[in-house]
Amino acid sequence: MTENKELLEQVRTALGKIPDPETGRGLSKQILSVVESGDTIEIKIGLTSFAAAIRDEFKAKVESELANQFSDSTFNVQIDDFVRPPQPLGTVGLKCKAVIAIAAGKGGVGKSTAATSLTIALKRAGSSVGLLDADVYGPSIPQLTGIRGRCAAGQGEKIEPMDFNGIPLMSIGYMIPPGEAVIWRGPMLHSAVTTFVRNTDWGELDYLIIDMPPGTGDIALSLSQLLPLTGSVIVCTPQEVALIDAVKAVGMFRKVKIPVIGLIENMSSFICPDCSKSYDIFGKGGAKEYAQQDGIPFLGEIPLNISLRQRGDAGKMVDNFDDETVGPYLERIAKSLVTTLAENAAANPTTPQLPVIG
Ligand SMILES: Nc1ncnc2c1ncn2[C@@H]1O[C@H](COP(=O)(O)OP(=O)(O)OP(=O)(O)O)[C@@H](O)[C@H]1O
Repeated sequence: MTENKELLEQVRTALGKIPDPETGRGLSKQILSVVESGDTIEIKIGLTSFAAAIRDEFKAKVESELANQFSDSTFNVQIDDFVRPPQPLGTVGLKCKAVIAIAAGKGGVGKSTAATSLTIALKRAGSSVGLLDADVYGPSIPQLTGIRGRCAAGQGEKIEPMDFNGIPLMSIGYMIPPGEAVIWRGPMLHSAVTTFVRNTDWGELDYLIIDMPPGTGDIALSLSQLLPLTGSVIVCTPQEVALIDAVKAVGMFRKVKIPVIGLIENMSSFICPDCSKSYDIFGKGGAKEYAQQDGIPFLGEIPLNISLRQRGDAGKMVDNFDDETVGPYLERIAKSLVTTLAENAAANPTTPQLPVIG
């Protein structure tokens, strides 16, 4: 059979128009090969680790788009690794592709649980991700991850973050003696958080997930302005009162022009371990409805689950991913987050970095 050069060229052109999930720009520079193999066109595309959580979905999307355009052909798409290092962000110099604040309008809704779970899910998918606990009121990440201790650095040295299964981890809890209450005021908070972002040796990251302090007061507001945020994710429970606070949190981020990437509903339903019946203890669907009304992507829900709480207390959050009653929910949220970021990038593609001259 002779190679259908014209068709292969048309396929390349079509691929070149599909947006890369990280940059939103066409894939043309990431097409590794397009070859005919019998009746099938075999395609290899390179994707960065930023999109690791949605590789399978992206492959399916590319196959379906090509099948729609070239209905007489069959396609087999393979995704390979493609490296695009992060550029330093703003004045803090952090080498990271997306800095995401996990926030809540009020305390205790599961913000830290969501932040830790998202971090683990992204890491498991193959992205490089760091976790920063900026909850100055009650840093709970050391508890949830089971990583305790103190971080220190010599004069002029970078602070070595803690290692949580290959995830660089930093918390205000690692800088103060356990049990000690610290009253954070403006300049001190500014210097502590800048230190965390600028002076920690994060390495090169796809994502930095930040567990924010709860609420919409001064601290949350000034942190939102201090950090080089790509966007925020708001966590709330289905209760009416929690929803009112979530609306306030959305308002706060919008006021300081930080995009709200999406909403997570936590403690959405309780599945009885004895009878498998589902109970909506805090109500149902309110967060999803609000998200829809306000045009905010709904990233998913986390069920109220006794084992999830126990694993949080025991610092064994990683085990949630082997539990089929909660693991798939957590993975779905990470996929929704990356999908939403990809959609945002496609709607607003980044400009390519030009080489520095001189
Ligand atoms: N879906 C869930 N099912 C069961 N327990 C949960 C769930 N989500 C969170 N929890 C538990 O609720 C408690 C509070 O959760 P978490 O620390 O994540 O909340 P938070 O919003 O970060 O709180 P704070 O405002 O104090 O920082 C923890 O003990 C956690 O294990």
